[in-house]
Amino acid sequence: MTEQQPIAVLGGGSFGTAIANLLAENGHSVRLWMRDAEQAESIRTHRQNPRYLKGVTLLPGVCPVTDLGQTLAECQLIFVALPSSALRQALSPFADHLSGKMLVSTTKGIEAQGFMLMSQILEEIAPQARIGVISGPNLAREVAEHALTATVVASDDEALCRCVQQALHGRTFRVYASSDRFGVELGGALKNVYAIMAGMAAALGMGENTRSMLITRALAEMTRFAVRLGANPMTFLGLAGVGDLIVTCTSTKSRNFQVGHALGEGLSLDEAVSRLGEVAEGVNTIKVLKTKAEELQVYMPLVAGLHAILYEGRTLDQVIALLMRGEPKTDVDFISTDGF
Ligand SMILES: NC(=O)c1ccc[n+]([C@@H]2O[C@H](COP(=O)([O-])OP(=O)(O)OC[C@H]3O[C@@H](n4cnc5c(N)ncnc54)[C@H](O)[C@@H]3O)[C@@H](O)[C@H]2O)c1
Ligand SMILES: O=P(O)(O)OC[C@H](O)CO
Repeated sequence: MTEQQPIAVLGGGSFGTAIANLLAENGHSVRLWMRDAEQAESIRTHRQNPRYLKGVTLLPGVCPVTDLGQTLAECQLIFVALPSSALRQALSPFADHLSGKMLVSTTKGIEAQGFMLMSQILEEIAPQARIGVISGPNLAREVAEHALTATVVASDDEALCRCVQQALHGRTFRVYASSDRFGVELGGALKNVYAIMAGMAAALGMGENTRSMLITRALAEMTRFAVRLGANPMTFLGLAGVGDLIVTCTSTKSRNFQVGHALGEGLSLDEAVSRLGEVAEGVNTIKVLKTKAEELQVYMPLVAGLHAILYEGRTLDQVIALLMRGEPKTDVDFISTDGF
């Protein structure tokens, strides 16, 4: 990739906008692709994306565009910041444009059919592309407002990792490299589910002991699941594991946390999601995860409990009682123990 070549960011939501601005800050010319022509025109004129990142000014280097084919043709490095429900459908028609390109997913979701992570979908759509992911404790608003932040770029393509580091690494944003693409990406998707629970607990007025218990046992549960699928357990002790789990389970800026909080206030799932008006990937991930955990026979009591509340008509009180009444378990060997 040459210095002059533009970089593409696909998705005009909060994360796409934040990443586009970071790249522009580093001197890159950025094509921020969005499907909505009116939104693109408004951003071009006002340099703001008020629906998703109110108050953040987009730098002159960020150019909002709506022609996806042309954007993909112009750029070698392409960040994908689309919701998981949209990624396949948006990119499949452009498979021909993706050969040899560096495609970096920022999307933290799982496709139900085949339990596919987003980078695996990209690989399927574009077998000749070079694939990576970024994930970590990266709340879009904080990234955009220059809170000191770190992320992980993961790929078995070392040159791609270096290229992403050069493009994104800056004054307020550190980029670490990893070769565990699967673990890094899975961590980002799994933590959303536990953030919904943390939001519920907060709405019920539960304290810091509860939150800490939840985060710690969530880490055990997600690591156990990930290791069963072949991820490196050490990844879950890093930024893309426990790092992202902590931020999402403790910040009211997290949309998954907000959905959980609304549920804890007594709203239905539909009401909670529509009040949010943005993507909360955990709502779909919980279904996919429950099915996969059963198939693999991995014990995931927190996942089963949340699923029972959201989709099986159980009350929060019933599920909490069930979880707390379980047999006492061993604490230390958290990957192989089978309990909450
Ligand atoms: N917001 C964050 O803090 C953050 C941080 C890291 C990763 N992520 C991940 O990034 C992904 C995107 O999240 P976001 O926060 O930007 O979401 P968002 O809700 O802020 O925005 C989603 C954007 O995608 C667009 N979109 C929806 N369907 C589309 C389609 N079919 N084709 C084209 N565009 C479509 C919407 O118009 C909107 O612009 C999610 O998987 C999320 O988990 C988000
Ligand atoms: O707002 P959320 O819950 O989608 O979380 C955003 C990021 O994934 C935090 O790293």
